[in-house]
Parts: sequence; C-alpha cells; structure tokens
Amino acid sequence: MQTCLSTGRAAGTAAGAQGVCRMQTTGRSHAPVQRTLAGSAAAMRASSSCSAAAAPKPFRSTRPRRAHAAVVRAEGGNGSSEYDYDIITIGAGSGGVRASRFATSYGAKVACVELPFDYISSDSKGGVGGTCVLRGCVPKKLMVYASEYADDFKDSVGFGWEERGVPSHSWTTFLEAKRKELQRLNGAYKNTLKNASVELLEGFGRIVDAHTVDVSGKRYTAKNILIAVGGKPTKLPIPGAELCITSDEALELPAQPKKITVLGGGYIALEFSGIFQRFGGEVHTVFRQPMPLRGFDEEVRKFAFEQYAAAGLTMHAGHTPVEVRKQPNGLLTCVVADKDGNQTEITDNDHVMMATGRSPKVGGLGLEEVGVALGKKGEVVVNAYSQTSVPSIWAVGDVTDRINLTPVALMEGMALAKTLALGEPTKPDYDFVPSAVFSNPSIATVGLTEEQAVAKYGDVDVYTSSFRPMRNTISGSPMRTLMKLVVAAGSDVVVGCHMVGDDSAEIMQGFAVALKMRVTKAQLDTVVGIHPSAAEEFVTMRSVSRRIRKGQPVTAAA
Ligand SMILES: Cc1cc2nc3c(=O)[nH]c(=O)nc-3n(C[C@H](O)[C@H](O)[C@H](O)COP(=O)(O)OP(=O)(O)OC[C@H]3O[C@@H](n4cnc5c(N)ncnc54)[C@H](O)[C@@H]3O)c2cc1C
Ligand SMILES: NC(=O)c1ccc[n+]([C@@H]2O[C@H](COP(=O)([O-])OP(=O)(O)OC[C@H]3O[C@@H](n4cnc5c(N)ncnc54)[C@H](O)[C@@H]3O)[C@@H](O)[C@H]2O)c1
Repeated sequence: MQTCLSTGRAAGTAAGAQGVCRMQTTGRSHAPVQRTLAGSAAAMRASSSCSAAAAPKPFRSTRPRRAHAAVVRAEGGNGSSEYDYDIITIGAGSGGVRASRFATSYGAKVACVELPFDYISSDSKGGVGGTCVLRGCVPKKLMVYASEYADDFKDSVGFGWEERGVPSHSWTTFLEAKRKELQRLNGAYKNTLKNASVELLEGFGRIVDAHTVDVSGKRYTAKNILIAVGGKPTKLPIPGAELCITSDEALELPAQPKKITVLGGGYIALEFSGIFQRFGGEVHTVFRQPMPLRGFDEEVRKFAFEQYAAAGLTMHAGHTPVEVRKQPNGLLTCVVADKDGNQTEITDNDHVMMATGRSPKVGGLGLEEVGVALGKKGEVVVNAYSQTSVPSIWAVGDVTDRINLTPVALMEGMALAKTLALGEPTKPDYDFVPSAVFSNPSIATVGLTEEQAVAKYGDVDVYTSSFRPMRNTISGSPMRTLMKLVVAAGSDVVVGCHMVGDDSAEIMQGFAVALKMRVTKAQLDTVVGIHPSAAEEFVTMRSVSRRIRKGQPVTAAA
C-alpha cells in the first residue's frame, strides 16, 4: 500500500485506484515490435535537429580520417580515383542525408541526388529533407499541436477561464506558417549537406549499372550507390479512388474539413483522424479489424479504441471501403461494407482520405534492369548490413520496408556510413525500437506486447494502471490514461512498456533507454517518482495485475 502525496489517502496500484487518489497532471509489417526511436527527437527538433545537434565535424576538420576512407575509395592502378564519387546516394530524406553526411565526415566523397521541392510528392517532385520533414512527422506534428489548442480552450473553462466561446481558428494562417517552416527546414537540410561537403545533384536519379547513376540525363559514377528513396502513399483500387486524398494532400488542405472519412486503422489514419476531430470536424474512421492499430498490445488497442470513441471519433470497425462517389453538391459519399456485405453510406464528406499503407518508391529507378532483388511489396531486399543483391548497391530507410520510422532510417544510414566509409561493418540494431502514435489520445510503446512476451517467455507478470489524469478531474474531460509494464517473470526483466494518454511519447523515450539497458522490475521499483506526474506511475506499480505461467493466466488482478 502506498500513500498519495497529494491527498494523504492510501493508494493501491490496481487499475482504478489511481483514478481516485493519484493526482496526475496529465493524463506496425511492423507492429510495435522491439524498436528504437533514438533519433526521432532529433528529426523533430526542427531539423536543426538533423543539422546541428548531432552533426559530425565538418568535412575538412575530419580529413585526418582519410585513412579510413580508403575503405570505400576506389583507386585505379595508377592511384587515381576510378569513380566520380565514393558514394552516390539517391534520395535526400532521413536515411540518405544521415548516411551521406556521416560518410563525408569519415572522409568519403559523396553526392546526393534529390528531386526538386514541392509540398506534395510525385514522380518528379520531392525535396531535400524527405518525407519526415516535408510530408510526414514534422508537418503532421505541427498539425497535432495546432489541433490540441481546441481541447485546451475547452479544458480551461473548468479551471475558471471564462467561456466566451472557443476562439476561432484561421486555417490559412496555420497553413502559411506551416509552409514557411517547411521551406526553412528544406533550406536547413540543404545547408546541412553543403556544410558536410555532400554535393547535391538535383533531379531524378536512375541506376544505369552497378556503379553509374543517371541524374536527369547526366551520368555520374561511384564505387557504391545508396538507394534511400523512401516510400509513397498508396490508394486502394476501388471505384472513386481518384476522388480520395492521401496524407500528402491532407497536410495541404485549403480549408478545415467539416466532415471527413479516413480509411485505414494504422498510424496515419489514427493520427489524422485525431487532428481533424480535435479541430471540430466530424470524423469517420474505417478499418477492417475489430480494433485499430493491428500489432499493438491487445489491451492497448482496446483501451485506445474506447478513448478514441470518448474523444468523439465515429469508428466503423470491421468495415472495408467499397466505393467513393461524388454527390451532386460536390461532397463525397463513402460506401463501406461489413464482413457480411452489409453496406453503410457515409455521406456529405468534404474529403475521403486513404491511409491504407505506403509502398517503396522504386518506379523508374532501374533496379530490376541492374539486378537488384525486390520483395513482394517492391521493397529493396537487403542483408543485415543494408547491402542489396548487387554488392556495390546498398539501401536504407522505408524503401527496404524494415521498420518504417525516421529514427530507424537515421540508424540505418549511420550504420551504413560506418560500414562504407569507416571500414567498420555495422548492423543496425532493431532491439527495443520505441514508437508513438500521435493520435487523440497519443499512444507510445517500446518492447514486447503482452502477447509477444507470453509467446516468447511463457511466464510473464503484467502490471497495469488505468486512471483519470489530474487535469481531467477539473477540466471535465472524460479521457483516461493506461500504463502497462510487461515483465519476463523468470528474469524480472521489463520487456515491454506501453502507454495511452497525454505526453506518452515524451515519457516513453526515457523508458526506452531503461528497457534497452535491460532494466528489471526490482530496479524500477527503486526509482523515486516525480510527483505529481503521470510518468511516476511507471515506477510505482507494485501489485501485479496478471500472472501468466506457461502461457496461461494463474492469478486474477490483485
Ligand atoms: C504522414 C506521415 C507521418 C509520419 N510520421 C512519423 C513520425 O511521427 N515518426 C516517425 O518516426 N516516422 C514517421 N513517418 C515515417 C517517416 O516519415 C519515414 O519513415 C522516413 O521519412 C523514411 O525516411 P527515408 O530516408 O527512408 O525516406 P524519405 O524521407 O521518404 O526520403 C526519400 C527521398 O528520396 C527522394 N527520391 C525518391 N525517388 C527519387 C529519385 N528517383 N531520384 C531522386 N530523389 C528521389 C524523395 O523525394 C525523398 O526526398 C511518417 C510518414 C508519413 C507519411
Ligand atoms: N508516428 C509515427 O511514428 C508514424 C506516423 C505515420 C506513419 N508512420 C510510419 O509510416 C508507415 C505507414 O503508415 P500507414 O498508416 O499508411 O500504414 P499502416 O501499415 O500503419 O496502416 C495501414 C492501414 O491500412 C489498412 N489497409 C491496408 N490495405 C487495406 C485494404 N485493402 N483495405 C482496407 N484497409 C487496408 C491496414 O489494415 C492498416 O490499418 C507506418 O507503418 C509507420 O511505420 C509512423
């Protein structure tokens, strides 16, 4: 039994007890498998991130490392370089920029090919910075921030702020501010490449042979070629697909949608559903499974499902998109069907958004012609060192469809720079990769789900806590928080950590460090909490909620 510092009342740790006493201030192909999100924060820190913070020393100052560069530098028999570059990278997104600039810092001569800038990607448009910076993490998170104010205004009333109506929001002002920021970031990334002595070749990169890249008609040679072209949104082949938008367009809408249907139950679907719902729109989210976010911990999925509903999302679970039609008034009808074929029409949508997955952007790259093996989804098949079936051609990031997250692309790029330019064959480490879904509420996770842990260890202890965050006691918001630890009972090592609730991404990053270091539950129990916070719950859960032995539950909740 613990004592609540705020109230002095005794606090249990079983689900629900915290809601009474604990005075909290706050509240995927690759499922949340063991992942690591080391550099995401870097990417989010306005690319100043990727630029300044963890940047290697500039090219010139690291020239003494040239000895290592001999590893990649191809020397002809007379000692002169056989190729124009040591490495040509195609794609200046998260993975390409990271690999290129670290390779030059290790002494390699590198060129990076990238398409001209546009907000919306196409076969001929892209931009230095790539998906994360221009059409992904960054603009998405800016939209999350913009939308969150709506809840803040509502919540403030319970705290005594006088209600004079929710302030109106200017979509145009936000869109302009967001575009300005993306242009700044695009420029900052170009500077990063320049400062790192990476030569930028603007145009469409196509591989001609194992050592030659064509950039919009001009040919360049390199000892090694790096494919870092990322992915692109896909659309379901249903009637009316051409009427639908994807995440690219969703980030560039000229006006706030009053009603929108979002197809898909993954990261992008739930994040954009949350954004448009918080802005006050009517949002319908359609997914095939009984619950969204397949691959996440089942308890987390169920809890998140309930919370999304409490936040105001209309969810069409177990439904498949059938057709999208334009109404005479210009609005859209989306027809969805359950597994028995019963159809529902969701009418009067300003937009229907397809968030049903992304595919590797390999079209026109010439990969099949040069013998680079591709997988079922068109992904570039690589070995543990990111090497393709052609020994001089390598690939990192989303185009390889391993774990499609920015920090993972950064890690893969970094490892490859070491392999190629430093002569240190380095494998990316996919253990304990955390991730977050910036939905409403947000979800963050690191390590194994309960189901994965039971399958792996058989004997597992699960600690859960569900409570109403302190802020919501007065704000009146119905939103609750779930925190969960999964412990391998035999070793006491914490193998999974999950949270649904405010600030979960910020909290999870620290726990990712602990889990990666193989923290035990007993060690977590020695950690003093920060009070009042939601995060302290992770170090004060004492009562086991479920004991699982040999794969079977043996104890009910304590
Ligand atoms: C809406 C959305 C939100 C996301 N949010 C998050 C998030 O919050 N956190 C997170 O970790 N991840 C997030 N992601 C995933 C993340 O953006 C990707 O994992 C990451 O950008 C992958 O980096 P990459 O280097 O592999 O490819 P990209 O960043 O896509 O870069 C590839 C680059 O190659 C260029 N290119 C392509 N073909 C050619 C060619 N032939 N010639 C020249 N250039 C070419 C493209 O223009 C692009 O700039 C999000 C993705 C989306 C779509
Ligand atoms: N916060 C983050 O870290 C973040 C945010 C956005 C995207 N991402 C990355 O980008 C990747 C792509 O995101 P995503 O949301 O497009 O993909 P996803 O794989 O997470 O979700 C795709 C969704 O589409 C559904 N779907 C696929 N085919 C379908 C069909 N034929 N009919 C109906 N539904 C179908 C799937 O069931 C799933 O719910 C993610 O997997 C993730 O790696 C990460």
